[in-house]
Amino acid sequence: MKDRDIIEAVRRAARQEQFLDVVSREEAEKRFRAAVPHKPLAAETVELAAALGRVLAENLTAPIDLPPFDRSSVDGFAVRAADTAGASEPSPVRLRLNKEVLACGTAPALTVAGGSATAISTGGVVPRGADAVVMIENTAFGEDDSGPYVDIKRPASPGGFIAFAGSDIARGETALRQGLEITSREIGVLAACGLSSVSVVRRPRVGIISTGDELVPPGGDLPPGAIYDSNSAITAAAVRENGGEPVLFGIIRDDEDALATRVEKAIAETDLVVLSGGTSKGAGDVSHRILSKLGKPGIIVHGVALKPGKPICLAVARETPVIVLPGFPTSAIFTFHTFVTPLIRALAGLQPRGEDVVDAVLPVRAASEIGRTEYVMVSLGQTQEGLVAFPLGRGSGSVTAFSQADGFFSIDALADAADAGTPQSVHLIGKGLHVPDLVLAGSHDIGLDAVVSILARQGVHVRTLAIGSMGGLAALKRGECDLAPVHLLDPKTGLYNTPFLSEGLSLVPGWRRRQGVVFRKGDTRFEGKAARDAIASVAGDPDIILVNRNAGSGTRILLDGILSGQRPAGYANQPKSHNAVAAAVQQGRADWGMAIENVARLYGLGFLAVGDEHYDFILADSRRDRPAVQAFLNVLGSGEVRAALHALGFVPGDLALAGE
Ligand SMILES: Nc1nc2c(c(=O)[nH]1)N[C@H]1C(S)=C(S)[C@@H](COP(=O)(O)OP(=O)(O)OC[C@H]3O[C@@H](n4cnc5c(N)ncnc54)[C@H](O)[C@@H]3O)O[C@H]1N2
Ligand code: MOO
Repeated sequence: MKDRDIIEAVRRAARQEQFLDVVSREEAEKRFRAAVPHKPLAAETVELAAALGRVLAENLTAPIDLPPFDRSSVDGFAVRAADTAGASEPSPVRLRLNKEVLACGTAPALTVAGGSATAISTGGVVPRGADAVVMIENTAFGEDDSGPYVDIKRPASPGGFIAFAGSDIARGETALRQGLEITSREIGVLAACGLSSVSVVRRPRVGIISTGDELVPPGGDLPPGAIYDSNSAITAAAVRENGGEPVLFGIIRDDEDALATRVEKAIAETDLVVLSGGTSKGAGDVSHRILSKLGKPGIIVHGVALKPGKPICLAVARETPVIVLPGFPTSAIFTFHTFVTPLIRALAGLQPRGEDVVDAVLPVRAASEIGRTEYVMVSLGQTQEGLVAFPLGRGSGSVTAFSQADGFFSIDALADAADAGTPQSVHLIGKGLHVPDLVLAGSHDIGLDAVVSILARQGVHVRTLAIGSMGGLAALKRGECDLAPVHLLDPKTGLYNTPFLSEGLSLVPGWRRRQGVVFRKGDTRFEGKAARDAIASVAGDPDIILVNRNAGSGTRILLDGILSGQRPAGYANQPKSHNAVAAAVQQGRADWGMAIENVARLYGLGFLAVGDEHYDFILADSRRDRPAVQAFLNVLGSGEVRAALHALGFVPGDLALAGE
């Protein structure tokens, strides 16, 4: 790029634009519903084999009786009930057998006259004259001079073992109601009624477009600064989940003309169009710009007082709704479910999605931005007093928040926080509430994934909450989890974890993780040196940039100890994980940092060992006897876990040794 172009790009990026006209969620829904009819699309006929998951367009009136005739429901003999009165094992009633056998599909020719019976199979047509069937087990067959007979050893009552015509569904009755989602059960009814095709609501075709110069489709290479397009995939799946048919129109660069052309094509080919990205204030945010040019009535709402989701844009181009979701994945899914799901379901003829709400206590304070209704994703846990809802604390940019959350609660637009200890109504996401058998809250580690996978195989449902060592310890003391995975270094004693134990808490040894200096391989300022020497030689150089760790983390305490008061360049950059440190060094945003060895290996970085960090578990003694806790302790001591930890470069602790 020429200097002139660069300056122009900077100018464009720095320009303030005011186009968001933020309204409440209720107002946005009202305007959108007024502009876009939320009603089922026209019907179409599909073959029975293609009807699964579709929605019935009309009530189904049974064209025939089911069963179509009076049918025997057992193998036995069709009789007149009155003939069998008083029959018993010691004195059976003898009936002469008619000369026919009513197998399934055989039309009866003979009448069952008084004193006679006809052999009949399950599913056979009950013959004229008969009013009951006697099970074969309650009879004895025989022959005498007059021919074959049957001795009836138990009296039959009228109607016994007969399914009368139309007793299942009567001709003319409504067998299935319009709007029903067709499952295997409904397919069974349709087939039993003899129908080979069915009238269903046409599936709304939903055009999906992702916008952004940085997007790469999954499967492609990821150049620096790029990210994979997750919104197209999430949106397509959510469209399907709600009865629509996704039509992917790919990724479009931040270019107004290219985007307008693609949106026009999508409008022509689909019932509604969902874009994501480029709806906010940035220079590259072009999605909303084209909407006003696509036809009337244009933009209905741009900006809703929601978090996540503020920059959502709802528009109608000629008759087609066009929705621009914010680019951030959590914002995109949230706004999709708020505004797009109800429309797709209505077009597909489905009922609005049912909402399950449970009460749970918020264990920690959750801050909120005044002016927007904030939705907080939570993970649920069980205490003796009831459910607790831990905020997941991931921003709108997170892709995992929505998949890991059990539900969400909302904080009013006028509040700046929801306080610790307050009850909240949690709206469940997904199907039902599954309270985990075991909750581990604290510091996360990939070794823990190995333990959890083995437990999962044993059918133990484990929830891990990455809330940091201190957060885990606090949650444990409040009775909100079973164990807290921690790596807390006490600066006074130089000991890990044990100094943090108190009454009612015990230490379960976990494993050791080698910590050290990470740097790009080949960097001679570090390569081949001892860690402490390397740190001493680079710490005062303003051109050699450190990526530090967050205060309170064990790694930070270790590094501060070595630095003894020095503040190298980059000291204020304090991400919260080993991975973030490794990524900053690998990508050249920093030159060195402290991380664990296996993370250094994962990122192809050089590593100078400093010491071993103890990653242990603090257990609430009151929970030790719970079966899931026992299962955890057993797995932790197993050879399989030891092998997995070794493979990851960790050294298992004492309990693991004792468990072998
Ligand atoms: N100065 C301001 N900046 C921002 C504001 C604001 O009010 N003032 N609003 C913020 C909010 S809130 C949101 S939400 C985001 C949404 O912005 P856009 O809709 O314009 O989205 P982009 O800028 O295009 O992207 C944001 C983010 O999401 C990533 N992204 C985009 N598309 C995808 C995709 N298909 N798959 C995965 N990830 C995607 C993109 O790379 C960005 O990281 O704006 C805030 N900014
Ligand atoms: O609306 Mo944005 O979604 O708050 O992050």
